[in-house]
Amino acid sequence: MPHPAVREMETTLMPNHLPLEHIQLDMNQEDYDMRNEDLTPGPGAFTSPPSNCPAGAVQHPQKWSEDQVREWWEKRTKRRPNVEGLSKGTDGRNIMRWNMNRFEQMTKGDSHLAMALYQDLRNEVQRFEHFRKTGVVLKASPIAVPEKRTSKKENFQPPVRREVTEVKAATAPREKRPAVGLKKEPSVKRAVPKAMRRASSNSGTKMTHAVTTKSEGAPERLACARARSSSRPSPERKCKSMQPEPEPEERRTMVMEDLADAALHRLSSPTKREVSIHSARSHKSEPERKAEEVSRRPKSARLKADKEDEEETRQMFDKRELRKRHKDLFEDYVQRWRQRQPETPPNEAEPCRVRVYVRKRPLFGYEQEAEEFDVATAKGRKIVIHNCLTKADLRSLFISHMGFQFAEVFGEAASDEEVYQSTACPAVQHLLQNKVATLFMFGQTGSGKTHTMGGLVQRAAQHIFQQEPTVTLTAFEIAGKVMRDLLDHTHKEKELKIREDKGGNTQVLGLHSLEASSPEQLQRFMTEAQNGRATRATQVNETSSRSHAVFQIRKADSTATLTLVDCAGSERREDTTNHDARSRKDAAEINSSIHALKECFRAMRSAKGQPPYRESLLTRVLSDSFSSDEAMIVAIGTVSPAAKDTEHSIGTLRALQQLQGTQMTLEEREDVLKPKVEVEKESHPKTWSEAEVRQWVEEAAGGRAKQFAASVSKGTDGKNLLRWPAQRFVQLCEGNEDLGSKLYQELRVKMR
Ligand SMILES: Nc1ncnc2c1ncn2[C@@H]1O[C@H](COP(=O)(O)OP(=O)(O)OP(=O)(O)O)[C@@H](O)[C@H]1O
Repeated sequence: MPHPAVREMETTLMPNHLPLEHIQLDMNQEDYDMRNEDLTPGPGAFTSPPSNCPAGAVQHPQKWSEDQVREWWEKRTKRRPNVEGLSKGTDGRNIMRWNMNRFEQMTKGDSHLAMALYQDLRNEVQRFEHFRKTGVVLKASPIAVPEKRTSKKENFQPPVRREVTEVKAATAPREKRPAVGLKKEPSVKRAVPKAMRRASSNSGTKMTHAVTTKSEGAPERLACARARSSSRPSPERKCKSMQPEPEPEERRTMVMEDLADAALHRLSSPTKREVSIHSARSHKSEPERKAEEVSRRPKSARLKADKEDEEETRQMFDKRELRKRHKDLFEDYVQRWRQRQPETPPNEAEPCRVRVYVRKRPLFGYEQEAEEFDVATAKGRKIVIHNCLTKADLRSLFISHMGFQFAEVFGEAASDEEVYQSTACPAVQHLLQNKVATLFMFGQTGSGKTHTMGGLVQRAAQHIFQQEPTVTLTAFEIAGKVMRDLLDHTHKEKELKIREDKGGNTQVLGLHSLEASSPEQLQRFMTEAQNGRATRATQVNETSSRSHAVFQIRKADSTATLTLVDCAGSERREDTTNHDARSRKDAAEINSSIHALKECFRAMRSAKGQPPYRESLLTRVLSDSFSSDEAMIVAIGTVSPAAKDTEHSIGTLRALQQLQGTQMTLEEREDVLKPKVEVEKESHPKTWSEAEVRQWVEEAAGGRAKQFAASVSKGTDGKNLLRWPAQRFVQLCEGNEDLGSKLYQELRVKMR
């Protein structure tokens, strides 16, 4: 058991760590002592640095070298078989930018350990900050990992932060702890959103925010916090749930995660002034320094510090989580927006070479169970995505309604037949007129590309054989830089080569072709080919297609071809966090070929210059579709209506818009107002009448003073009562000091 002073100090300065009886040390005592020996020479929990202790004895983790990071990592993860070693070049700057996902990845999904490592690193920062501000070297705390439990959902317990807060309220010194980015440091405050914007736009990663919150430390608030903590089971909210949920009024926020180096550095590095103060201080004794520090504060701040007990907490949020959190409110606003829209018949789409359609899939039952809601409104030729967001303060909500217009938009209720009649049917007619037609399926993984393609193929086959007795089918897939035949079952792994002839036409060499003489046969061949595609489970779809599939249906004795392209599901980087390097490489290649496709479409529309089809394998094999003036191109984008997929859906619709060369038709921002919670206002004791004073005495101290209510002298109202010293209450309670001082204290609490 550590010395009580250690406990007190650690609880005060490392608020996010667990009570010691709840933890399982990851270091043995020897390691632990060794780690601290240079910092804590004596047996005491904390001490001033020895005279020979260099100023940099406690280093900010951001300044750690690669070796120091590795040493920290190895010590912290010793005897953890799942944990990966650090990759070369990971220094303090890198590791400080890791978010929780990265830690989880390195610990192979052990979220408890990941959280503990993440937090431990932050504790190191606080340790450094404390050293910088006070010159006192704190003992490094051992890593705190909650014991693993059998069922995450049932048994998960967030770190017991409320208990920490409680100890702090009783024992913490009143000195203000350094408040990162709060009022005192306006420059830092300004730097944060800017840095956050830069970081998130550079990385394209999900927005993960660390929020610094401030809350009053009054005892009744602490009681509320304890009550909240006991009633909140939230196993899925990982990092967020590790912290207490602050009352909205108490929250002051700043975005800390995803900061650029400069901003992180600014947040944690001493300014020149601080350095000079620190060096002056280091020659003074502890009491001298404290007295000087107090005297330097303005009077108002000193008074405030006496009244307030401040606490800072950090919470992790991400966009998807925040959407779920305010689901009811957002859903209500989206519903109202839909009702406000006038019923106007859709105008006809102008005929053009590239026709772009969108299909919205239904929201699945499992998504509804996971608190997802529908954020896509499809009507006529328009689709609107309701992007539900939170402002930078993470309290105010708003919805950005983003509208896009296409040749036609199919809602969740649209049948495969309706989709076929508008999209694939004109392409099949084009083929039957001896021309080239290409149909692309675009969209996020799991949004329904393969599902829609299935329905179209079935109907297209019936349609073609109404006029043609036989057709030939070739099918291949493009996975990264490799092409494979989907119909050659004997040489499945054989890589196909492509050749460009003198006329610039691209040919796939050695491609197997099958002749089909009935719709059923054609469909069977296509199903077999489809089944041979490379698939891999992604976070979104269990059997996500990881390749672009190209099916070419050729009329006998003709070059007329109908090409169907089922593009691999596009994935954003955050969906690939749980994947291995191979999966991430796949995703990068898929996205780059989709980008090349977009560029070709853009070039076709601008009518100047050659489409840059050489940029990817997919565009090279489809060069006929881009070069022929008579070729028809149909693109169908599929979108998921789930709120969690908002960014994907917007991305798909933006890409489709680029294909047809149009702009967004609507961008409307609507503030979402939270319903005001009626707080019953208690009257201040100074306004109490005599009767109210007596009533209070009856009820105070849990009713223990009830019998003395009648002894309150006549004419005693609230104003008089407030002037009573503690001794007067003892007197009222007939000498019962305990009860008297309890009444005195309770009255003070009421005054606040
Ligand atoms: N319009 C729809 N109606 C009913 N179910 C649908 C619809 N669209 C998709 N689904 C279902 O959603 C699931 C995922 O669809 P699908 O496999 O077609 O996605 P995908 O976009 O092809 O994914 P990937 O690119 O990863 O292969 C399937 O179970 C499919 O049946």
